[in-house]
Amino acid sequence: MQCSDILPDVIRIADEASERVLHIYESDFKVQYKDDDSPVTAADLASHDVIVNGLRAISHDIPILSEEGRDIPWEERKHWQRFWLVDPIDGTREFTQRNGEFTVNIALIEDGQPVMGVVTAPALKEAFWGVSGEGAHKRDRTGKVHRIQVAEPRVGKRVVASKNHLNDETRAFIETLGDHELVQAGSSLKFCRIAEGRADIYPRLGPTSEWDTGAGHAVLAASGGEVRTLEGAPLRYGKEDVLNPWFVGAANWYF
Ligand SMILES: Nc1ncnc2c1ncn2[C@@H]1O[C@H](COP(=O)(O)O)[C@@H](OP(=O)(O)O)[C@H]1O
Ligand SMILES: [Mg+2]
Repeated sequence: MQCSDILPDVIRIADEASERVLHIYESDFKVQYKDDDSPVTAADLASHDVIVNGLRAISHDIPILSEEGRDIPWEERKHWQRFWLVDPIDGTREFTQRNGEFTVNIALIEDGQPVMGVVTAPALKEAFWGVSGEGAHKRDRTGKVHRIQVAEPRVGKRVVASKNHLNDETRAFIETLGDHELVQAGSSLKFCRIAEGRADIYPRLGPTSEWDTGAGHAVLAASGGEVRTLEGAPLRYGKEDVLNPWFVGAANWYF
């Protein structure tokens, strides 16, 4: 199976999920809290259902790990050479705050690396996708699709950080960068802002799970960027612990 062959189907599935999500976003939805105190809405669950059914229909043999799916034990996951990694809504807080900065995320992981990713921002009417070795694209709010690339090296780096999780460790890291401009964005849009050349560095010295980063990471990698741990190793997927280590996402020239 070639990624480029199934990419149009994956974009279609993400668009279908986005439509469902937007419908709920525009309604008077309720917010519930999971065991870890993170918010979940009917939109997270509806998006999960659309994506899982869609992916099963196009690739019944590839397993799916979704934030809203069941916990799959490591004994089963450790055999996965390839899997779908899904965050039905990243930025549920942005969703509940109604600031539009939430995304639908689908990534394909092979041998621990994201080889394809689709990120849609339903309320912003933007979509991004990337395939390893084949570049990245953005569909803007007018529906126009164009190729995207990270920006050229520059003084005064544009640092993109969480709207809701900008902690002391991340602030201290940003101070080490010298002259900079802070761009705030929610969810996996941070990776996409670097991928389209509107920001340069995304330091995340705080917790995320694999599903939060897989699709955005794929878009960034396909546009000329990378995501590395603070030790300089590539951020990997299919780990026993689904929590990611702290990382920095940036255009290649930063590393
Ligand atoms: N303590 C924690 N443990 C795990 N993930 C966390 C976390 N705090 C925040 N996150 C992750 O950060 C994401 C939001 O990122 P940001 O602040 O950059 O928008 C959340 O995504 P969800 O909305 O999918 O739950 C959540 O998964
Ligand atoms: Mg998330």
